[in-house]
Amino acid sequence: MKTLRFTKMHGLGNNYIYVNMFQETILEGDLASLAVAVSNPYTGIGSDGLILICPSEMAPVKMRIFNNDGSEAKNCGNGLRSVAKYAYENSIVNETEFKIETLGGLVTAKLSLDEENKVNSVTVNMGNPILVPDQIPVKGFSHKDTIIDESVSFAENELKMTAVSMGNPHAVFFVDNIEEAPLHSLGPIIEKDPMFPDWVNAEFVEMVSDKEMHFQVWERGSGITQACGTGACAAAVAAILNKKAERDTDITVHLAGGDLIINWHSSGDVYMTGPAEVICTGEYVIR
Ligand SMILES: N[C@@H](CCC[C@H](N)C(=O)O)C(=O)O
Repeated sequence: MKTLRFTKMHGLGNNYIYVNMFQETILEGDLASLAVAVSNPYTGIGSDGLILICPSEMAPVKMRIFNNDGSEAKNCGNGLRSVAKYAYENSIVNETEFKIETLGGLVTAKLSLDEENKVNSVTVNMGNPILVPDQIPVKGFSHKDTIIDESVSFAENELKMTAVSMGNPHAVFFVDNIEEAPLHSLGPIIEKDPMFPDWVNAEFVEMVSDKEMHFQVWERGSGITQACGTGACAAAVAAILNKKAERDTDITVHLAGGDLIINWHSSGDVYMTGPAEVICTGEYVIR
């Protein structure tokens, strides 16, 4: 019987099965089906996907993220905070500030420790948002530099969209009342609209003030989740682009699973601060 040691962790309820690839081996061709299998709440462990904590040639550690449909994404904000906590608490790194490689590039994580030397919060410099339509990517806007408050239609619903990539693509829609956001009805339709060649993460945002917002997400490849770190970064960037918030200012994003603090510095970098938690560890039986 072949088994795989895992740690289940979450960042504000956005939960993944983490596998330490410094110790475990999984064939590349098995990764997508393994992500689907471990994520299944009935026959697997139950999660939003699978995250691999891997050796890197450019940094002390590399993150690979697979959604629960088996698709691989280039970035995951909640995953980065969890990988940072895991790497420190399992002595993969000994520093409290270090780089993490992602398919979207290098990011820097800075840890806050409690009195027992456990990581209670992580700030990640997520780098510059990508705003160029062809690079997000979004079709039909090649003639523009950015997509800010543009009229779009999904299933005959007219919406105003701001599009941002944080290494992965996000479509942000501001609403007057988050309780009435069409997350269930339009989330899956927006995700796979032909306008988005790589599909998209869809976020609905209600501004509370210029420093606070409510947020709901339909994640590409995973559906509704409790939180999305890259989505919270994209939402804060979108709020600033729409002049609803300001740079160099902490913005509190209220997600279903709790709060993240996002700050888009005038240097261009977006900073995300929030917690990460271990749920359990175990051995998964591979069939
Ligand atoms: N939950 C994540 C994002 C995970 C990847 C995303 N679903 C995608 O396919 O781009 C986060 O915290 O950022």
